[in-house]
Amino acid sequence: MNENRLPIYFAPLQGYTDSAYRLAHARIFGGINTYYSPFVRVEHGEIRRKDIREIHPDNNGEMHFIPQLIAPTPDKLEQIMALFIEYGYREADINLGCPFPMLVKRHNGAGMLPHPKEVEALLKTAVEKFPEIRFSVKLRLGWEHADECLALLPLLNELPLSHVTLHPRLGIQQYKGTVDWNGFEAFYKGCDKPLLYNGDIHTPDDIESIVARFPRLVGVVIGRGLLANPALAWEYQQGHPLSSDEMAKKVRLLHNEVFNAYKERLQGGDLQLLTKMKSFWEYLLPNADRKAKKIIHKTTKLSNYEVAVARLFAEL
Ligand SMILES: Cc1cc2nc3c(=O)[nH]c(=O)nc-3n(C[C@H](O)[C@H](O)[C@H](O)COP(=O)(O)O)c2cc1C
Repeated sequence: MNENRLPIYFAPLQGYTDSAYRLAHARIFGGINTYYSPFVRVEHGEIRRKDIREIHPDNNGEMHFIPQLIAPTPDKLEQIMALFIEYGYREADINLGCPFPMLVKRHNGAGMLPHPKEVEALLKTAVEKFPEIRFSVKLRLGWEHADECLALLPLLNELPLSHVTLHPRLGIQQYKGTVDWNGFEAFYKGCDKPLLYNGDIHTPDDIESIVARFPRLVGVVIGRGLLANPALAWEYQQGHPLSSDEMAKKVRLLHNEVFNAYKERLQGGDLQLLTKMKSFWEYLLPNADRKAKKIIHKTTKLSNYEVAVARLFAEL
């Protein structure tokens, strides 16, 4: 990896960056310093079996991988941490940014940002009860107000966190509207912890201009931009784009590896496999053959899917 370039972290995206995808991406495209799991949570008193399987070290290869958790209370955090520790992890990321209404109303993720005392109880429990773990935090500007993150700065600065990632949107924006550069700048100025930027990065130039504006950043976290162009991190690290032939070859490989992994793992038949593969294509190659993408999106038959994918690949 080029030492003059910032490390790129692959953002967690529930339903997209599962272990099959992460493994295939790391092997075929690379360029990533760290992969996160989508958040693990406690549901009806238990951690979902699927989430447990997803973070198992056997399913995460050799990559630098940090499991992420979301919890509304210290006891739930402790329950999840017990699993992370059982699996040998020494790093964990705490989600304070998820905007999904069902979770937010129980003060999970961005739903906790307007309640600094709850954030303090959660984070202090983490660092005090698990001193052997390097914790990081991923947050938004706030739920409704951009100064909610500023109110948390004294706490974040005081805790022994390995890094902080800020996505400069409000929870109420979900993933829409523009990112708030002034809001990011205000947090950047007051943050003493190693800070990573996250949000709406789609090209190596986007990374360069963010790094030029915020030279103290220690990395950038990219989600949808990497799903759209899985070579983005590699291209930034190398300083040039992947040739279109190489890209076509690698996307095929990525598709086939993910498809085969899902086929082996999923037990819900063709329809479940099809649903997963539709997600795979949702952000990928936004400029690829439109008709083929529409068929992929609409079809209820795996055979139609396979024809559409062959058509799409033929056009690459
Ligand atoms: C469908 C979806 C699922 C997501 N799941 C998670 C998650 O599990 N944990 C998390 O911290 N962020 C999650 N995010 C937020 C992303 O990690 C990232 O912060 C956000 O998409 C902004 O970055 P981007 O513009 O580079 O995609 C999710 C976003 C989307 C769109």
